[in-house]
Amino acid sequence: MAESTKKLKKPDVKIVLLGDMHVGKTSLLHRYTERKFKDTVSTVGGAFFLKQWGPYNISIWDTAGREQFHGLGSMYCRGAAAVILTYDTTSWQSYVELEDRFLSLTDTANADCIFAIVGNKADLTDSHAQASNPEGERQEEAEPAHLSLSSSSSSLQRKQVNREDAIALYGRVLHYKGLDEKACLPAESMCFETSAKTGYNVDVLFETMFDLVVPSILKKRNEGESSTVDLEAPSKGKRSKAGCCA
Ligand SMILES: Nc1nc2c(ncn2[C@@H]2O[C@H](COP(=O)(O)OP(=O)(O)OP(=O)(O)O)[C@@H](O)[C@H]2O)c(=O)[nH]1
Ligand SMILES: [Mg+2]
Repeated sequence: MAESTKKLKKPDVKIVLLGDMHVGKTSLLHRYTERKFKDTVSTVGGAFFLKQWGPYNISIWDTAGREQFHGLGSMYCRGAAAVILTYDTTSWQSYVELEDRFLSLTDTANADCIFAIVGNKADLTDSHAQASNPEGERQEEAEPAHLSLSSSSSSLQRKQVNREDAIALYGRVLHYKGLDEKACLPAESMCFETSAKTGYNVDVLFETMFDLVVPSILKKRNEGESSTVDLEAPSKGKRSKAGCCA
């Protein structure tokens, strides 16, 4: 076996995307990893993407928002260093669901887990369109192609969740976790409005999270956890070599 294949890198740390179905979790991850907005199908169970961030390996877990997969959520959150709670800025219900249905799933995450609150589909709301185009210039001329808003003004929707709502939720999340707001990262820097469709704020979101989980990796390393799996090390279990491929 070649030296490079003897040891498989295992992720140093885990980040989990949580939120109701249809809020755009998969689209956000696609936008970041593939640099495009493409058709999605509702996620079944969960899937992860491995990101090399400097010398670190970070796994980003995309989970299913559908109620039928709810039971899996706490499993995906086990040992997470960061959780991205995602809602759709045009759906108040998706915001309410974060607290009602998803927050308790994070009980299995690390005690020092970092939280971000993300309002996606910002391109659909008129306030985003105005912020991006304050002088009423034609969109195609005003912005680079990758940032242009392809929604026509007729498809704009009323924004149902404002940034202040996200900030208030962040405070309640810290309270739920029994954390002191003053000792935590400030809400202003942990609440994002994004658009997977236009790419607005997507890199900023993921890369802020990557930087923030690095201390958690270093802490884990100091505590002596191995960062590789040695395929040639003798198995401690009783399972025979040919018995199982899991
Ligand atoms: N306009 C707009 N549509 C979006 C955006 N993000 C996602 N969508 C659309 O919203 C729908 C749902 O997107 P997904 O990424 O599949 O949502 P999800 O949160 O992964 O849903 P589940 O896997 O069912 O939990 C799709 O039709 C996307 O094209 C966005 O930023 N803007
Ligand atoms: Mg999905």
